[in-house]
Amino acid sequence: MPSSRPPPPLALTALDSLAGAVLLVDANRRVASHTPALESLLGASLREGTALAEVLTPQGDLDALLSHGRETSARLRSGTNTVPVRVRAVPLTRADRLQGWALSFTREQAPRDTEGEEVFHGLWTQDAELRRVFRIVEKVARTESSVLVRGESGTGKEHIAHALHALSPRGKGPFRAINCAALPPNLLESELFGHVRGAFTGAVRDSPGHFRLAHGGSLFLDEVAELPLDLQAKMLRVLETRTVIPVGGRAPVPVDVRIIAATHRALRREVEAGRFRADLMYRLRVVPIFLPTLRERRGDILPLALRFLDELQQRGTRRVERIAPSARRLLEAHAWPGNVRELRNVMEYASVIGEGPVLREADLPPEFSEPPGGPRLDATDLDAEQLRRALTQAGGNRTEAARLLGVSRVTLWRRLRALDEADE
Ligand SMILES: Nc1ncnc2c1ncn2[C@@H]1O[C@H](COP(=O)(O)OP(=O)(O)OP(=O)(O)O)[C@@H](O)[C@H]1O
Repeated sequence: MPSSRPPPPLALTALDSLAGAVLLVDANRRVASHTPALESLLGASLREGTALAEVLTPQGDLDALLSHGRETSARLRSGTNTVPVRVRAVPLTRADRLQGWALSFTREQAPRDTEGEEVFHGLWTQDAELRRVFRIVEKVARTESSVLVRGESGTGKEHIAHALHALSPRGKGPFRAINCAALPPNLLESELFGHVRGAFTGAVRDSPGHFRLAHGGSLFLDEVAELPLDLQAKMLRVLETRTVIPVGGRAPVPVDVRIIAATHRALRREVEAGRFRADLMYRLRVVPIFLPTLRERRGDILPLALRFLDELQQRGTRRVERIAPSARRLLEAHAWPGNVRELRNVMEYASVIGEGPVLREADLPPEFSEPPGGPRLDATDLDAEQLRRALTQAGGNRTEAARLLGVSRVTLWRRLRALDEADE
């Protein structure tokens, strides 16, 4: 009984008053102590030394929860008591050494509504976390705040950017998108800021650039972490002065543009590594929005697969009525480094390759019949061997290789370039 136990140390009482339900775990991920509020939330206490994995099942996985610091849905349990919670982990370090984590909990407000599905600006989900993101998008859209969308390739960043624009007072104005990873720096500069005639060889006429073309609307800067440092400085100037100076020009031109940026990287880490300006990061990420990966919302995999099969059927390919259990298991266990884009490509592949009303294991692309190589965390973790295999399979066609891997062409191109550099 909680009442028969000795009173908690003063530090825990303070933590209890300041932060409510908190669980402290050591560097070995074992329970060290917890606040009385956690005990009330769970209706039981947790024994010191119990492995965290035994008492907490987060959506996604424990590693992700402990590393990314965002609030996640989870189930907390002790014996037969299980409570749906929202949890956030803060690493505890002393003299640069990890001592453990503090996990702070609140009760999940509504019971997890797995039945509720939603289509939001072309994005389908029944996942509570992603639906929460949609609600944030609706709120932020009404403001002028800069938004940074963070998510892996294929999680729907561009759709979210478009939704932010469409729902904003600028919705009737232009929406321009530019991928900062897709162009060499000098071209990127003139694409962004425009150029005047004669600014460089081939500049036969003035060009307005994306900033001016987005005047009165929104500009989506995809893969913003790839922006070279000198262009970051120019970008900051534009955002601060609200004017652009075209390449080769002198006169600043006023621009009224809302910036929506996206990246698959942790910008903070790019700042720490000296690759991204801190002042620009603060300017861009007034409201950060995190898109969960497909593997963090496994409940979406099969319904999305069926939706894509339906869509394909309407375009006249094979009619699939159901997915065989063995194929279902493979789809659900896959790491989906290319997220929803990859899932759609896999469904397209399967509907072309297989026959009959049942989608079978053998209809799935080769990577599903290979021994699993462990979960991949990022599309850019593609190794040289995977790239080589995909390129061979695609007969050297990069677009097709990217399609097979379920990543964008840009991701493939960047990865190939990185591997080339590593070879040098
Ligand atoms: N929840 C979803 N429901 C339906 N389709 C989705 C969903 N999420 C992504 N997609 C589809 O996946 C593809 C990738 O989406 P989008 O281009 O928005 O992703 P992204 O994160 O911007 O990718 P990248 O960073 O590789 O450019 C699109 O074809 C989109 O329609």
